Amino acid sequence: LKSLIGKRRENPAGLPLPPGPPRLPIVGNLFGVKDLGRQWLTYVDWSKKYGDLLYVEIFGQKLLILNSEKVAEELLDKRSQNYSDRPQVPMVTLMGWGFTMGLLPYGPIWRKHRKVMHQALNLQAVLNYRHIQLNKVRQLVWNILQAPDEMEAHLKTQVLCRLTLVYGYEMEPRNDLFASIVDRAACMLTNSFVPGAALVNAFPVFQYLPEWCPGAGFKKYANECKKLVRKLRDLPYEYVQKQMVFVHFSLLGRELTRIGKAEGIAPHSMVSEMLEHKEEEDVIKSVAGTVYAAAIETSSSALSAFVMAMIIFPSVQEKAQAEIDRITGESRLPDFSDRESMVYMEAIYREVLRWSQVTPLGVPHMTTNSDIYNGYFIPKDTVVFANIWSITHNEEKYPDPMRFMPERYIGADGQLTGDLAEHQFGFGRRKCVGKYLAEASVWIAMVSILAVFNLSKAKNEQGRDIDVIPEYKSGILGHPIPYSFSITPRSPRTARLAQDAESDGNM
Ligand code: HEM
Repeated sequence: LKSLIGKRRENPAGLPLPPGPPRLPIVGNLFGVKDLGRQWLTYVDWSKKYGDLLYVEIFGQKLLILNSEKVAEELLDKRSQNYSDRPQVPMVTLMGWGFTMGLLPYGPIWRKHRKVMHQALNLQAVLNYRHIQLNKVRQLVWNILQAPDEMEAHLKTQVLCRLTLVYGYEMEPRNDLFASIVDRAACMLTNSFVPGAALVNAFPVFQYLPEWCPGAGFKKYANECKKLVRKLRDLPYEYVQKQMVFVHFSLLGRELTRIGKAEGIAPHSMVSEMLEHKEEEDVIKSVAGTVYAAAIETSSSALSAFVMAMIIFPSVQEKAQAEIDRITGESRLPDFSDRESMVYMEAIYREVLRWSQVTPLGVPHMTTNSDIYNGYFIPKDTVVFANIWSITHNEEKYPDPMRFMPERYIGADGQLTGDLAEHQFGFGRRKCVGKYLAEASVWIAMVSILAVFNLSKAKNEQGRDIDVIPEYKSGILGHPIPYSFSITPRSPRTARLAQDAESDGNM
């Protein structure tokens, strides 16, 4: 009776919940979802019957799925004050990743972290990192030239190079300690749906089970990850501190530190900048650690999807290379100053964002208070997913959506259209704060690869092309499933450009 009165108070007009498929007791719609690793596809099917605003329940958790750009913008953008919380996932906290800004509840701590991160990664601030990004991409091109078969690893290393940007730390080319810690901890987060994790997420009380208890294997996994995360937060931070102390002692004072930077004594990094601004230690460690949690798999997933698109759609690759050659005069590698002149490359970048599946369901938001939308009642604490896959594969806006077609973004006048394909970065106040950094590093990597190499299908023993089917690993982050392909220099001239890039990369 008490719960009925409570419900009535929250929803005095007795409005209906948004439409959705019928639910079973306790499990709700769990068994209706055909493939939990690719839930977005089921939601697209259901939305054809029930509409863009879809209500689902799983183990009593209320879920709202926003299947169109219009509803996502109306709720997550326009009503963002009520749609910016995050559901707390017990397994993630158990693994030590709870500090990550992207998962923090909406409140003063998130606000503080977001502000610090915005200062470091806004449109203007990211310009400071361009020389590092260019330097790293030159190393990438050289690495590919030396060991083309290790392309996936090179793309990952390229992203791990953020260690330089965040901490001013130069990785060892192989078996780097920090890089391996970061990589393992981030992988464990992405793969955190180990058996038992779903149980503890649905019933948080299970987190108190001892590690030895049958069925509590998830705790062992979580504790192992927690140790890595502690190292990930502490070790690189201590490294920067030592460098800063050295500079402060040897050059006495802040002004001189700046001179030190100019002389290359203290590498400029996000963390050194935050230390100079006297941010609190915990904030610095959390913000720096967040860059990894949020950045590693996302950017490398977009780059892997780009490689796959170039192989499946070779005419796009040829057109892009013709544009690059026209702008660079075939005598140098492209750089950031070329971006505005390369309309087709820009269209490719946008199409990569649309066509890839970096985060098909985004990162879940949660309502702070109940709400009414189009006559439907949306309860407090409802978890809200923007179905980014559905939005970026909307046939009305993007005809033949599975086709990789950069021309979608070029108008009849030959200029870029106003569609920036930004929905892959999410919505509202929780929209991706690393967007500017991500877009610069993805763009420069794509254009540099195409300037030097041809990407094509691998051949089988009979010399025939091995077809590539765009398939992604299932999960919250969509990474292409590994497949064979070939990457070779376009000509001796471009191979020379890549060779020369090594000396640029070691600048
Ligand atoms: C292609 C690359 C990337 C894609 C597609 C991407 C996508 C996203 C998406 C969909 C969200 C959730 C937005 C929402 O809640 O509506 C997000 C959040 C976030 N992203 Fe990215 N991201 C990328 C790269 C990066 C990079 C490089 C960084 C850091 C340098 C970063 C940092 C973050 C952070 C910190 C959040 C959490 C924001 C918050 O909760 O307030 N992302 N990203």
